[in-house]
Amino acid sequence: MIIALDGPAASGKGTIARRLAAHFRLPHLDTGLLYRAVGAKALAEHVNFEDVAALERLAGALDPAALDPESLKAGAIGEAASRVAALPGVRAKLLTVQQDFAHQPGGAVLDGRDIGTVIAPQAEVKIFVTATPEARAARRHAELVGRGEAVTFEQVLADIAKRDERDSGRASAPLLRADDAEILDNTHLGVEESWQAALAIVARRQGLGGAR
Ligand SMILES: Nc1ncnc2c1ncn2[C@@H]1O[C@H](COP(=O)(O)OP(=O)(O)O)[C@@H](O)[C@H]1O
Ligand SMILES: Nc1ccn([C@@H]2O[C@H](COP(=O)(O)OP(=O)(O)O)[C@@H](O)[C@H]2O)c(=O)n1
Repeated sequence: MIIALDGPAASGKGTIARRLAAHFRLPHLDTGLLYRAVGAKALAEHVNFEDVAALERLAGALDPAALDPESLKAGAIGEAASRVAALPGVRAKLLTVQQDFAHQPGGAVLDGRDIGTVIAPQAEVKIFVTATPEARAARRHAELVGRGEAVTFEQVLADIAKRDERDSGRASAPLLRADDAEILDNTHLGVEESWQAALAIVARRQGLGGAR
């Protein structure tokens, strides 16, 4: 069974993905980490974000087995990730590793922006996780403050709005709900309720004979 979760920043898709993976004993890939790793490398090596060829080289040289989620979750890296993710050449370099992960025997859980539309259009379960920008900003703000970052709610909200616009507006694999994805709007749901709602969607899809 392939479970595809897509949605905007801080909607809680990663939280659900991790729990679904543990519940169904499936491997999980947070695909945002791949773009974050390219963005982080570009920042660290002072690569000009207009230098498309250099960014594509960084994406091509990425070792997906050597990602450090803890450091990659820093606020500034999300913005850099979204910039490099708009480049078709960067996306192309990261395509195979994601498709191979999705199609491993037994299935997988992947979360990102284009899993249900581009990486695994044939996924048996597709969930589009979303919430209002304010709810998402509150979550991300709490997360970043918890990491020790000095950032205001307004800054996080502005960053999320900018990223939403860039991720949805780009020509290459934009953030889009697949036609056959179920929407999970968890604006008014806590982590536990959001998880239960996701589980109910999977059960429904399995009942429809979609999940193997
Ligand atoms: N339904 C929810 N209600 C409140 N906080 C949530 C909810 N889902 C996730 N969170 C918290 O919001 C933050 C972002 O969640 P995460 O799963 O990383 O989002 P995404 O993967 O979509 O960026 C985390 O700190 C997480 O614990
Ligand atoms: N499948 C994916 C995953 C992430 N991304 C990009 O990578 C950025 C960081 O993704 P992420 O999932 O780690 O971000 P958050 O939702 O956790 O804030 C996003 O803003 C997207 O621009 C993408 O384009 N395609």
